[in-house]
Amino acid sequence: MRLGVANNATETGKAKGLIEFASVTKAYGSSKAVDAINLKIPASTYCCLLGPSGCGKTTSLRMLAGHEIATSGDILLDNIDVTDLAPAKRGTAMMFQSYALFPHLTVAENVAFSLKMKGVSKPERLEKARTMLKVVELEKFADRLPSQLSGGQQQRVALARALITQPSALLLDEPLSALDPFLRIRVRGELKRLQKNLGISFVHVTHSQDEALALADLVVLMNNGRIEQQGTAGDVFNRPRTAFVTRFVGGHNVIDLGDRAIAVRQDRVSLAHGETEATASSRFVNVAGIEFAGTGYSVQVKDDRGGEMTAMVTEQTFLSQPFEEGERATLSWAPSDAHQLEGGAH
Ligand SMILES: Nc1ncnc2c1ncn2[C@@H]1O[C@H](COP(=O)(O)OP(=O)(O)OP(=O)(O)O)[C@@H](O)[C@H]1O
Repeated sequence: MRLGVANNATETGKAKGLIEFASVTKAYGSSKAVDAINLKIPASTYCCLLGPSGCGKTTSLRMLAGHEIATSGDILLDNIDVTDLAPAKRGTAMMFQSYALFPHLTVAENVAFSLKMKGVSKPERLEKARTMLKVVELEKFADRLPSQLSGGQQQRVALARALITQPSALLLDEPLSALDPFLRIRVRGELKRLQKNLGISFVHVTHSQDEALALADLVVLMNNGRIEQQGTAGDVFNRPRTAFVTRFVGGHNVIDLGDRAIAVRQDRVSLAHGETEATASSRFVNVAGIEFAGTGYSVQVKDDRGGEMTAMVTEQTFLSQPFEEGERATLSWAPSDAHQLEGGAH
């Protein structure tokens, strides 16, 4: 299945959705849900706001949508200051976590709903709704009720409903959380293609690092109301700036060297039986746990200072001489695989 419109708006120079947060803060009483963030999202970008629960992702999205008013700072969309504009005047459209469709309206009427609110005549709005349903490949379902559609189809109706206003930026709050894992992977591919074809920006809030790494041109990782790191998925995964980013994105060990901390990918550390040579790039450890991880084994180890690390060992290496819980081992890494972190191991 392939969603999208015929031409690629990025290539035809019609890219929209340049978003800027300039020192934007949202305070509730004395606590800051979002703390002076600066962020520039280029036009036609798939941006994922990522981070743990309560870090300020949804509040940032809601300020961009106009559903929350920033306490201070400015928000610009396509070079227009939208900080004080009403949601419907901003050029944004929001797709919510629970994409609740009106159960008594047909698919086409659901999609056309916002145009009805704007006073667009019935024939015109139904015509536009059908065009939008084509974009999400649901034109055959126009006259059905939402209850007669699958979860994934209902979600595409919600997408069409948001896109009918022709926004410069589509804002999505955990859009895949209600879908089963298989459908989630399929729909995320469709979202990405749709974004590229429309040439607008999508800003997608997620808890899931996998989702952000798979989808985003720009990953923005938030922590405690602030932006901890922003960059391409490859940048954030391979060059995490801090221990927080390293742990959140996963797949790496944070190794405390006393005066500084480094990150080393779990598939780049080696594990040997017993205590071998002590070097600046090795640690004596105890094997604390072993899990089969499909393509290999994930071996959890603990060093003598209590530092916990994981070594991904290939199936072949593991099975030739298996590790056992409680045994002494040596974990080592090539200095060229070590990545320096700012601000220590915690
Ligand atoms: N209306 C409100 N009044 C007071 N505090 C709020 C309000 N809305 C959000 N907060 C607080 O602001 C912080 C950020 O909330 P936000 O919903 O933006 O986080 P989030 O990263 O989207 O979290 P989640 O992933 O759990 O949805 C949280 O500590 C939250 O409790």
